Amino acid sequence: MTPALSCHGLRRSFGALRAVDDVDLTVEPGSRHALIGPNGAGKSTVFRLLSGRMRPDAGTVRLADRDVTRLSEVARCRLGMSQTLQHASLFASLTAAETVALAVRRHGPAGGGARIAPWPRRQPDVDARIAELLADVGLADVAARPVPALSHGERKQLEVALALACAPTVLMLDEPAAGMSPAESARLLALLDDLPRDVTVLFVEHDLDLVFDLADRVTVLHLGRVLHSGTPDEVRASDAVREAYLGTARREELFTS
Ligand SMILES: Nc1ncnc2c1ncn2[C@@H]1O[C@H](COP(=O)(O)OP(=O)(O)OP(=O)(O)O)[C@@H](O)[C@H]1O
Repeated sequence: MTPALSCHGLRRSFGALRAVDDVDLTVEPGSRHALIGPNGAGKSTVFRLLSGRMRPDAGTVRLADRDVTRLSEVARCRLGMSQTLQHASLFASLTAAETVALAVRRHGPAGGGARIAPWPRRQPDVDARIAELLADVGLADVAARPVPALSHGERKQLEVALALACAPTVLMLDEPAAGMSPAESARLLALLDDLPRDVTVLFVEHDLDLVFDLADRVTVLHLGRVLHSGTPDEVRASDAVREAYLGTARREELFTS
């Protein structure tokens, strides 16, 4: 089966530092694929290279069967790749619904940027799509609330709604649970778990409990290279992974679930 997203021989250096060193990654369609690794392992850099935010020094990125290595983030988004960022900026002057409205009008009610809806005329399909996205991410009840009045977790949910507005085939999330309370993190997990399987999810995450609850594939990066890629059980059982994270500490100190 053609992977939903893949890269081959990906490299990126910062001065003398090889932050990403010959990384191959295969993300199967419909999978919930986690990218993990100790601090400085190269996760965010791989994420940026895959999303088009940063150019690789070498290697290729493919979205389904298309080579997108030289395409911009916007072009990749039009082809079905969407992302939320660690530190997204939302408009403080808008409500949750108005924020989603901007994205829906940008991408069209069907997503993918095929139809740019005129602004500011109201369209029933646009309104329906806004309501659907807010409901999908669990924000229907706070649709009219200004962004600054949303909790940290609700803002993260709003970012997922924005990412879903372009009807992605691949949704990429950079540390979606960062700074969340356990309750917010559980809500996010349920939201991501409930996404239709025609949306493939690739996420970078430090919260290993969330990783092992959600992911069906896990790739571990260490010092810019792939240390291990496999099922959550394989990764849990790997001595190399444990040592990369904790030196010689015991496995049960790392994986609680
Ligand atoms: N723009 C940059 N300029 C210089 N060095 C960078 C840059 N971005 C990342 N690095 C370095 O590249 C290495 C990998 O960084 P990266 O942020 O990709 O790791 P990470 O696994 O996401 O780390 P963390 O879990 O701490 O966020 C680190 O040593 C980092 O300091």
